[in-house]
Amino acid sequence: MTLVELGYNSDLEQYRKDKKLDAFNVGRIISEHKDRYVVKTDAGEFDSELIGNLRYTAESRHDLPAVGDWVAISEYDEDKALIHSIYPRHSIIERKAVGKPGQVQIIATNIDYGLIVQSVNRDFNMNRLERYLAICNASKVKPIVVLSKIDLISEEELKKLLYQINERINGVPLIVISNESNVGLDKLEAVINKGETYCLLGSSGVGKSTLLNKISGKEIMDTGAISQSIDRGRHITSHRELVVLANGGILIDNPGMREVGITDSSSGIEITFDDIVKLSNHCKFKDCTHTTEIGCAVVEALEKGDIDHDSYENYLKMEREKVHFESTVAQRRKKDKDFGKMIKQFKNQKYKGNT
Ligand SMILES: Nc1nc2c(ncn2[C@@H]2O[C@H](COP(=O)(O)OP(=O)(O)OP(=O)(O)O)[C@@H](O)[C@H]2O)c(=O)[nH]1
Ligand SMILES: [Zn+2]
Repeated sequence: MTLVELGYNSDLEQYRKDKKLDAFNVGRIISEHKDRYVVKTDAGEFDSELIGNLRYTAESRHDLPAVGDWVAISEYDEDKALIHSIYPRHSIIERKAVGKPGQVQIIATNIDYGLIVQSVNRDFNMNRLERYLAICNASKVKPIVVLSKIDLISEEELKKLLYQINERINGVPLIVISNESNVGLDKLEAVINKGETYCLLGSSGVGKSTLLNKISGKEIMDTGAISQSIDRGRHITSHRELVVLANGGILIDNPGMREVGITDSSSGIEITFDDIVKLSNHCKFKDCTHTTEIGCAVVEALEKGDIDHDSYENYLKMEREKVHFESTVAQRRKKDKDFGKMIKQFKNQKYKGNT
């Protein structure tokens, strides 16, 4: 496989020249398991790890490699390599790290399109869909909504659902599919372009791995056998994996996510709720929270029925989450800094004590 087939482009080549990385090989991380990464190059795949220096100086998850990254590597054995640096990323999809306050988890990098998969039966949840849209929009990744398992509901039910979605979301491509009857798979394949990278996003059991198997024509990902009692499938995908499809598209599978916490530091929420944001320009107060203020254009529109009530609630919830996350990050940074100062003082004292 050539680097171009993996998505390599002239910007990356320019960076390689500018940074004088000629002594290293270049490759893309196609899977990740704990601290080990499989890096694919034009000379094959390498089981790789990060050089110690980078590992110990990493200040956040952003300084560590992730699936989708382009990296400079040196081979030290037939199929083993060390990762020396990470090339600049054109996009990063991330969410709030579960159980680690103020920290992010990178889902994948250098993604062009996010394929947000929700199954039409149990998993479907409008608020969660908006959440994924906000994550894509914050990452500068173009979203495509994929409704899966349509074989499990009637045409009437599907129509109702599509109507409901159109009420809340517009301007986002939507494709309905079934891995069971193969309906819509051709439409999905048609939107997948050669050389561009797509990332599957969604809860566990919505059919992401089955879909990847179908459109790649290979049994790459194990899929869980359906459990009779809960109809959710076993949790199977345990790490991220990148594959190149027959049509040249590059697809990254992901373990299902139970929580999709917002870390938005840019305008992901604003882009997702652009109707609310446009209205907010007409609020009387600049710092309007769109809840109880007099002269709030958002609340006025809400009362008139011009904006969807659930969407409004979801917007406020995500905004609150974003503010809370930002303050947790600030607190964590301060703690880290204080800890650093303490260590420094301790070292100084020890030094003085020795003289
Ligand atoms: N009826 C029906 N079942 C499906 C469809 N697609 C997948 N399934 C079943 O749903 C279950 C879960 O599918 P997976 O592909 O493993 O789901 P996943 O999203 O990859 O799940 P994780 O790997 O846990 O993130 C499996 O038993 C599949 O056979 C579909 O279109 N229709
Ligand atoms: Zn307002």
